[in-house]
Amino acid sequence: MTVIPVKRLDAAKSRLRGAVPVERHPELALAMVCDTVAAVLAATTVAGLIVVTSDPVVAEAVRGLGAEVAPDPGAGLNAALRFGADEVAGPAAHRAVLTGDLPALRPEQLDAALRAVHGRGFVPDAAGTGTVLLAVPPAQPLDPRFGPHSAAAHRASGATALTGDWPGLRQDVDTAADLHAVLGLGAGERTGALLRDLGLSRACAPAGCAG
Ligand SMILES: Nc1nc2c(ncn2[C@@H]2O[C@H](COP(=O)(O)OP(=O)(O)OP(=O)(O)O)[C@@H](O)[C@H]2O)c(=O)[nH]1
Ligand SMILES: C=C(OP(=O)(O)O)C(=O)O
Repeated sequence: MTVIPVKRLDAAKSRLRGAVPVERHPELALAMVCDTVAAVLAATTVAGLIVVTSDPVVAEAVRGLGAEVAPDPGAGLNAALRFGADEVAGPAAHRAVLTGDLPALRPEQLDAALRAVHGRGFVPDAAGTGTVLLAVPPAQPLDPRFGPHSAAAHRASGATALTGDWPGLRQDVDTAADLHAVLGLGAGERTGALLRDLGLSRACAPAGCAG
């Protein structure tokens, strides 16, 4: 079972503000979530996806893609992840949590990463300091340490870093520079369409974008 936490759209991706016109910012945050969700649900190793969110627009969109929705406990990112993984999915399952800002994610890269996990493992982000995925086997608590310097925190908590060649998985989007990197990798369908609509993405023709 997989879990993705998603903040309310009106507060989402604050470091990315200014990359697109202010009135399109929530649309960009939602497009990135939907591309991440669609890629996760297309992965053959994924049995299901729980999105933990209190945002009704996010909830409706991800239900439409086939995800389940669980309410955000309202105590921050790691509490949302513990709730989704340890209580909603439950400790009997293999669980993997991912951030919701991976618009260049390819299902086959997620499959490869999930097959490479043995025990409690994590995938550092492209910068090497953050975390894009944390997975645990049955009966083990998730014990998430997301936030600033989470790669070091996950390593210190005993999780194994997975370092495969999965550029779409590793490329989270926190800043305008990250968005540019996503265009180089091939943005997902919804993020690619929005950026083309804004004239930001002539490099990403429909056929070149991940579906
Ligand atoms: N459910 C839930 N998800 C969260 C919360 N905080 C962050 N997230 C999600 O966790 C993932 C990684 O978060 P960040 O990269 O820090 O994203 P963000 O908080 O929207 O970005 P900034 O405002 O720039 O810090 C994204 O999918 C966020 O939507 C929270 O309190 N609850
Ligand atoms: C929450 C995290 O994401 P970011 O650093 O992208 O905010 C993290 O990497 O743990």
